[in-house]
Amino acid sequence: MFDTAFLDIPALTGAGGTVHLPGSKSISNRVLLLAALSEGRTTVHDLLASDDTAVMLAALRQLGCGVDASGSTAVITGLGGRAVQQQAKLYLGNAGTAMRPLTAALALLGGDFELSGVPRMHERPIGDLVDALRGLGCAIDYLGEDGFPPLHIRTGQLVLDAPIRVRGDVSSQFLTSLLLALPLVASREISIEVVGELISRPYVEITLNLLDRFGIAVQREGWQRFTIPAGSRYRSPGDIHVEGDASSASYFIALGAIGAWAEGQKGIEIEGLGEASIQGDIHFIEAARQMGARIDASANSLRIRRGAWPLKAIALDCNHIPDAAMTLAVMALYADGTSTLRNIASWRVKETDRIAAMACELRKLGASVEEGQDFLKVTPPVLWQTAPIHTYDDHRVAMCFSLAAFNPARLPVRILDPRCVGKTFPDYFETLFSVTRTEPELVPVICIDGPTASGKGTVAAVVAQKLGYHFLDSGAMYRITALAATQAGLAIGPAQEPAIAALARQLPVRFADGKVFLGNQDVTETIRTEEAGMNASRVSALPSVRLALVDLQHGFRQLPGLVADGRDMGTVIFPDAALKIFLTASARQRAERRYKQLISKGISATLGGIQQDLEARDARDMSRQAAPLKPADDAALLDNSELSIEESVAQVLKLWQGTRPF
Ligand SMILES: Nc1ncnc2c1ncn2[C@@H]1O[C@H](COP(=O)(O)OP(=O)(O)OP(=O)(O)O)[C@@H](O)[C@H]1O
Ligand SMILES: Nc1ccn([C@H]2C[C@H](O)[C@@H](COP(=O)(O)O)O2)c(=O)n1
Repeated sequence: MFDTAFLDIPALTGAGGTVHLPGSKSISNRVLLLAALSEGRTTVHDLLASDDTAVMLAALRQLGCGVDASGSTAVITGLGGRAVQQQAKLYLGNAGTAMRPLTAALALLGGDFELSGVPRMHERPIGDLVDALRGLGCAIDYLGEDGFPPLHIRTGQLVLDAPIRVRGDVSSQFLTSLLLALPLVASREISIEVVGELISRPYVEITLNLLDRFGIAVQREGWQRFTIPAGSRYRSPGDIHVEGDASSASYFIALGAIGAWAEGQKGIEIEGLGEASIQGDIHFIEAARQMGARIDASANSLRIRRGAWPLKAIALDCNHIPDAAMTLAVMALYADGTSTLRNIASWRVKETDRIAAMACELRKLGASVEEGQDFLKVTPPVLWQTAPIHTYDDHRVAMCFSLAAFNPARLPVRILDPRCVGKTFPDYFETLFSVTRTEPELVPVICIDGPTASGKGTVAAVVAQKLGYHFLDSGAMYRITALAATQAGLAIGPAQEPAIAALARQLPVRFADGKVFLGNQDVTETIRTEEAGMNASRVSALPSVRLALVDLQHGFRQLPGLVADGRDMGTVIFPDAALKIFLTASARQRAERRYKQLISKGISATLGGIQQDLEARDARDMSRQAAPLKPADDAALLDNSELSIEESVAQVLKLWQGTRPF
């Protein structure tokens, strides 16, 4: 997951490859609750691992449920219809799929419970569900504003002889919550009557489908009346698989429609989700087709390519695909006219007011947008612009706007707070970058060159981490080459230059989990000695060795960007880098830093000896014929003798920001 303050997505120019989606959020949290209410053990496979499922799992544990979760599998030992813990304070983050069903289940089970969440959760309405439950005799108090969480639930006196009435026109989650929970008390037949037009019906269909898998056969008369038969009891299916998330699929379906265009390309393939899906958002494929996407669908997979281009503008009632419809709003940026998305009032009470949020952010890109209480009209930009995209702690806003990176103006897009995708798709951006392409020159590079122990590596690594960029420690390439040459019995010098260059061309180097491998050998520490540094300096003076390592270094230039440290990053390897820094410090300062570094690792050294070695290494690196150490003509000079690491990083980030169009 990108745990950075913002993520700059470079302009993207193509898409293709296979996507494995995380499990559906709606199915995951429903299945977890049903498994918890059932007797016995349920093994849930392909469970979504995200913020919303994490809060549900934590709540179930607190209630006394057996939860053994690892990766995408969870074994739930159910409560068998009673809360083992009669008292608990449950924190449910911003997960509506946890807050609403747990409210219903706990109110019916009875006990003493407090349910709360993030501030936005306390602005999301729950009054209609509470009213319905109070009508049954449940004891629920508001701890804050009436109609909204946090809630206090106590044991009430249930009266179940009349049909339960619940509004269906604000959120279908109220009906879902009652349907999931009422079998707990269904010693006699219980009916629910929906007041108003039921919205988001496909989500209710998921609920009915999953209830059936857990032994509850709900009878339904249209979308107005639902009956739970007398004597209904949850029965664990033993094992259950969660399908890929259809709402998450929408971003990759859109990606195929926008970015997968070259002849002969296979386009975007989505595995684990297809036409047989029980999720309503699978109908997004029909909307995408209307806009021009070419989609081949099988029961369990989808293949998407660009068809019409520009996309065709649409006018659509989106009530049946409320979450995925947000993706259409961004696809509309690439359409041949104005697109209208209607019947989307439920967007206003989601993670944020999504109509307002989408309108505001689309306008930042140059689109003309008209918003109404329950509609959005989007006209593509005449002149594309870029700006930081505010994401409102809403995962879907963040994911949708990544698609704006295909803009024809080739402008990068800045997504603020990218970690909000953790709600449903923690690895969204990694997945996006694995199936998108751009021109190499559009992938930004920051070069930090400078003499030994000036702090290049330290500063470059922190800058890379803060920007979510890749990191190239080019010195490590020379250190590893020198080590490989020594291990092969080659003397480091001009006589063995061809043989060492041949080794360098095939260097089996791998960087993983903060470690460096030469073949299967962990050489992380071995290449860090002063002797290894000297050998690297010698090997780096051989021109054909330098040439042999060029492709390897270019290979690090990958989405979303690169920070590279070394001696010739800005002068030779990445001459088109957007920012070049030449980082220096006095020889004395550098010797002291290296001395402390070595001593802290338990390596004995003297300050004088280190300063001598370091000056000798600088002299060799600066005087060699091939790619000598020197500032690039367009480099910014930064002397950090008197700066801390944090101050050095801040300076680099400030210079970087100065190069960005945001
Ligand atoms: N202001 C500073 N900026 C960067 N590093 C500093 C600073 N002050 C102390 N250091 C320390 O200096 C030491 C040397 O830093 P680092 O290894 O990053 O240098 P380098 O330039 O990459 O060296 P080399 O070229 O030998 O690989 C580290 O232990 C680092 O923590
Ligand atoms: N781009 C580079 C990086 C490194 N070298 C050489 C010169 C250095 O003395 C040696 C070790 O580098 P370090 O790990 O200390 O940064 O490798 C180079 O020539 N060009």
